[in-house]
This record gives sequence, C-alpha cells and structure tokens, in this order.
Amino acid sequence: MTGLAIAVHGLRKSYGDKVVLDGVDLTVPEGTIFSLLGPNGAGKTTVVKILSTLVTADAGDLRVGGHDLAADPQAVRAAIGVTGQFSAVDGLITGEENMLLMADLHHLSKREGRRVAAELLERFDLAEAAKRPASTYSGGMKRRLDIAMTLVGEPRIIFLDEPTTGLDPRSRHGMWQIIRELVSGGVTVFLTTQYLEEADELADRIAVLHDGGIAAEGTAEELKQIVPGGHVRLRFTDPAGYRSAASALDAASRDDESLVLQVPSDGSQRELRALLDRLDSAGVEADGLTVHTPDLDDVFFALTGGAAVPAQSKETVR
Ligand SMILES: Nc1ncnc2c1ncn2[C@@H]1O[C@H](COP(=O)(O)OP(=O)(O)OP(=O)(O)O)[C@@H](O)[C@H]1O
Repeated sequence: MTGLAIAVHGLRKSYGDKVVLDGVDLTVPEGTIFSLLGPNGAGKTTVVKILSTLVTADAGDLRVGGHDLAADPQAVRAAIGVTGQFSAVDGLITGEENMLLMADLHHLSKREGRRVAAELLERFDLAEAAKRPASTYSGGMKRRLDIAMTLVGEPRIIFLDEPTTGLDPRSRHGMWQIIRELVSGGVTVFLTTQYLEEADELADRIAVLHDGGIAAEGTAEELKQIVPGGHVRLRFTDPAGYRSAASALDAASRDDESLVLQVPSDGSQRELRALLDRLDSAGVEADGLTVHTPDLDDVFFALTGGAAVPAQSKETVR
C-alpha cells in the first residue's frame, strides 16, 4: 500500500443527462476517518457506491486499498466493508444466524465462524440478543449488528453511509465510540453523514461535496476558518468600564443595555492576546469573555449557498 487507503482523481459520474460527479479528487490516509458532507442529492452515496464497486464510474483514476478499482474490483471488494443505508441484516433470522451466514460467505470453517461470531456479538453488546430474530432489534442494535457483520471479513477500509441517521442521541454516541475503536485498531473509515456535528466529532478530514465537486476540504478547524463570523463577546457589569472598553476597541459592536461588546476575531491566541492588551492599556477588565467560532453549519451554508441541510444548529462556545 501507498499509505493512502483511498485515492480518487478526476471521478466523474452522470445518470443520463444529470451530471452527479464532475471531477472529484480526494485522498484518505490509512487509519484515519474521512467524512464526506454534502446537501441531499449531492452525490455522497454515489461516491460510496462507486468506491465500494457497486456502481461503475464514467471516468477517474480510483484506487482503494492500493488496488485499481477498474482493473481489480475483486481485490478492492476483499479489502473493504460497507454498511449504511443498504443494510445487509436479514430480519427474519437471529443476530447470531446473520453473523454465521456472513462467516460462511467469507469461507470460514464452522468452528472459526462460531468463534468469530461469538466474539463480535459480545464486542457489540449483542450477545444477550443473539438468539432473537433481528427484526426485534432496536435501530441502534441493527446498526451494531450490521457493523459486526461487516467486520467478519476483517476489512481494512470501511464505508459507513450515514451510520447514525435515525438513531437516538445515546445510540449515536455509542456508534461514535465504535467508529473510534475501529480506527484505533488501524481501520480506515470513510463516512458520509447528514450531521455536521458528527463529522466535527469524528473526522480527521472533512470534504464538502457540492455541484459535482469538492467545494472545500480540510480538518474541521481549517474549514471553520474559511467562514467569517468568529467573534469575542465581552460582558461588563460596570457601565463606566463598558464605555472605556467600547472606545478602546473601535471595531466593537455594542449592546448598551446589557453592557456587551462584540469584537470580530478568529479566536486565535494572537488575536486574543492583542485584544486583552488593549483592554489592559485602557485599564478595564471585562466580567466575562467568551470566544465564538463559526461551526460546521456556518461553513456548510457558506459553501453550498444555503442549500437545504438537515443539520442541527449549534453555537460553538469556547
Ligand atoms: N440509479 C440512479 N439513476 C438516476 N439517478 C440517480 C441514481 N442514483 C442516484 N441518482 C441521482 O444522483 C444524485 C445523487 O444521489 P446520491 O444518492 O448519491 O446523493 P446523496 O448525496 O447521497 O444524497 P442523500 O443525502 O439524499 O442521500 C441525485 O440527484 C439522485 O437523484
């Protein structure tokens, strides 16, 4: 391998007249979590389907697990696992039977299959429910079973297409924990998600897919720096101190009633120090200081022109 689990260059895909992917480039280093974000219909699932060999690309130099996708799809298939919107779980049979079926598909011996199934069911907290039909499982349990089934084949790269959509917050956090554990074991995770918070929480790098291409790519922190809107809020209780600070910080927007000043800032140590130095020179001390940085929602809206995105709105306060 090259150190890159996934390398995509010039990926194109159209359905009829509709161009979905118009020259997508992305690389994912081994052992990292990469998250692909985009508004509904941007083509995230199409990227996952192409990279997992379910759909063929129209063009592009695509390598997954070091294998050329066009020349050796079999080798790609052997290196990857896919879970998500198209779950492999069969509701009519038990969790354990689903696991054993997977072990059969991977040509494990009966004994080895039982061992691996028991181990994974235990690891994903499904041992107690193992003898029950999967149709009786909660949404979170089904997702866990789905991932456990994927792991039977010991994939080095896992595609998770919206793994937590529809899960309650507790199950979502449980899934995040599972994803982190996978990566600490050396697996590479390619994640699509509708939840910007999820990408922020998990991903080493994030790419925003828009209008057929990657509109921006970077760490969550890097992406947040592309959009304006970061500021420092200073709260005062003493009106005289408030007025001195307001005149010392000329760029501040002011709320004279609640004695709050707002100063544009990227939240960096350098800018904060400069701000505090100016307050010191003016001989005033704020009673409260909070740094507000743009969150991924702001980034998303800025990059995709306000396209509809079902993200939770949340203010990042440090
Ligand atoms: N088999 C197909 N035939 C025709 N059009 C398709 C097909 N599959 C996807 N599309 C279209 O391609 C576009 C991208 O779809 P895709 O499912 O990849 O988007 P997505 O970003 O995953 O969206 P979502 O967040 O809603 O799941 C959509 O406009 C969709 O209608």
